[in-house]
This record gives sequence, C-alpha cells and structure tokens, in this order.
Amino acid sequence: MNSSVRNGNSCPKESEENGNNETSETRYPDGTVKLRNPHIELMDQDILYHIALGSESHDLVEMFGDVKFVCMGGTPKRMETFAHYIMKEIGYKLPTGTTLMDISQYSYRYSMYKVGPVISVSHGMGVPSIGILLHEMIKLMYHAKAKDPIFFRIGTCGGLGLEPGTVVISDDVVDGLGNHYYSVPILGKVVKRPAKLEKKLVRELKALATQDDPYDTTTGTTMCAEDFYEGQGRIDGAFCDYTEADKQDYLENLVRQGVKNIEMEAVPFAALTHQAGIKAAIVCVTLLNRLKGDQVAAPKEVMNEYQQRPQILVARYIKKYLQTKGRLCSLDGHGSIAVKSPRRFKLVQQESQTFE
Ligand SMILES: O=P(O)(O)O[C@H]1O[C@H](CO)[C@@H](O)[C@H]1O
Ligand SMILES: O=c1cc[nH]c(=O)[nH]1
Repeated sequence: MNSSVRNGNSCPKESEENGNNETSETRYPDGTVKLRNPHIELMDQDILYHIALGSESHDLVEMFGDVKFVCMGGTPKRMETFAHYIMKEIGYKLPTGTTLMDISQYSYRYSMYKVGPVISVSHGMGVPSIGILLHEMIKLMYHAKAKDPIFFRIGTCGGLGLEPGTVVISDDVVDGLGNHYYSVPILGKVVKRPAKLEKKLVRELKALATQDDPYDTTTGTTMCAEDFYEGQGRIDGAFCDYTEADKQDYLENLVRQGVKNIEMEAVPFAALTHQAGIKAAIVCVTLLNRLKGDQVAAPKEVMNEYQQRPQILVARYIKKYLQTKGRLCSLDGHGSIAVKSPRRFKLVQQESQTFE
C-alpha cells in the first residue's frame, strides 16, 4: 500500500486562515490530491460509475491530469453553457471540426465537459446527488494526479432580503438545524464532518466583483436545506402545517443569524472538499427574495441572465489565475476520452493539450 495513504478516519489538523485541512495530510508535496481511503489503492480498478469513467478503462492522467478547476452546478444545460462560455473567456481552441462532448453522457446521470484546465459538471439537486458526484470527482482528481485543483459550485438559490439577481459568495454554511457540519449516517452511526470554506478564496472572489456590474455581489452564510418546499419554509408545497406568520418568523430569524441565501448542496460541498483538502467556493445567484414570496416566477430569459452572473465571477477568477501563471494563450486542444485497453492506449477523440 502507498505509505502516504492514511487511515480515512484520522482527524486532520485545522489551519485557521483558510479553513482547510493541514495540507501535508491531504496533499502530496507536488500538490496532487491524497485519497484518505486505503482501500482504493488495493483495488484492481476504480469504477467511477456515475460519471462513466474508470481508473483502468480510461487513461485518467492523460485525460484530466491538467485540471485546475472543477466547476459544478445543478443542471446539465447550465454546465454545458458554462463550458462554452469559459472556452471563449480563456481563449481555448477546439481542433477544427470538433465540438465539446459530454464525457459522462453514457452514465445518464451527470453531464461533464472539459475545456483545457476546466471541468464543468452538473451535480443534480440536493445533498445525496452532489455527495455522490463529489466522491467521484475527488477520486477523479486523485487518479488523474491533478495538482491543487479548486472546486466551485455555480448555483441558484433563494435570497433573504436581497434583490433578485444578487450574487452571494458563501463565507459560511449551515444545515437546516443551524449545524456547521455535514451529518452522514455511516455504519449505523452519525459521522459529522466540518463544513468549512476557504476565507481567502471568498475575499479573492469578492474582489473580482466590479462597480460596473449591474447587480450586487455579497458574502454571507448559506443555509443548505434538505428540500425545496417545507425544508425551506415554503408554504406552496404539496403539504404545509404552519402559517405564513410562522414562516416569516423563521426566515427573519435566519436573517438575524447572518443567513443570506438558501439552497440545497452547500453543506456536503463544503464538507467533502474540506475533508479532501481541496480549495472550494460557492457562488449562487438569488432567483427571488424569500421574504417576499415562495414561487419562482421570473421569466425564463431573466432567469437565464441571472444564472450567468455566478459564471461571470468564477470565469474572472479562472482567467486571472491563468493570466498570473502565464497560461492563458497556450491553450489548445480538446477534452478527449482516452480509453485504456489492457495492452495499449487508444485515443477515441483526437487531442492536443499544450496546457502545463
Ligand atoms: O440551481 P442549482 O445549482 O441546482 O441550485 C439550487 O436549485 C435547486 C432547486 O431548485 C437546488 O439544487 C438548489 O441548490
Ligand atoms: O428558493 C430557491 C431557489 C433556488 N434554489 C433553492 O434551493 N431555493
């Protein structure tokens, strides 16, 4: 067994500033992700079932070794749009006659695109769905030997006292009971994993919002609900045993506690990336002000424009990062699928990667 793979239950030391696990616990010296599960090393092959990839069936180092950013959001359409948008923003060129492809299309679960150093992947709705994807994306980063990847969630949410269309960068996350950890029943016991986000990354993202943006960008606590309706205090679900006044009291109490928005994935996203020692941030746009109503009634075009706002902020971060590293102009090629056969590698789709 690889000597640096530790007991998955070992308790990491905490770093005050970035809220991340001590890097020596979670990274190799070259920045690649350590997997805190000793069993994976012993397996003949690791099948990443829900993203339709495998550690032996695919050459994951060849396909994903250059990944720096993993961007995720609820819907396949948003993440396809983001893939095209980021391609334009970072000046990434596809080989003539090729188009972006959904790498995970045959999983029929999630959709995933790769644009140079950026992965854009859908996570579905809610805690279990993003939890499964995070396990597989973290393992993918490990198998691919990707160095210091950063994860972003680009989402939508309900705002509390904010103008619809406001961008919220989460600086803290709580569940529906106000807990700052992800509770997972494992082997019949509840395991609590701290849900923490990198404060420095929050500040860096906030600094990329400009006065010229025709909307506000703010930071605050995000509440992660287990449900869209009763779990978020809505009165328009199929069931409701409380009054409008009860709901209003509840939401106003959340505001007093610093909660700016409500969505459905923040806690596992923060907890599992933290557990893996991966820098991560959550950027969501508010579709409505929950203090004023429950129904998401904005027209489709308005909603589509709102959904671009977190993408714009994250794209600014990615561009700035690549500019700083002097890598913006050297991008060329295509996220291809490299299938490993027992004796030789076969490139299913032609690729020329000059990043890194
Ligand atoms: O738009 P996404 O990213 O899916 O985020 C929000 O929207 C969904 C509910 O409509 C939940 O997944 C919630 O977290
Ligand atoms: O109110 C909302 C809007 C989007 N997503 C949520 O989870 N809640």
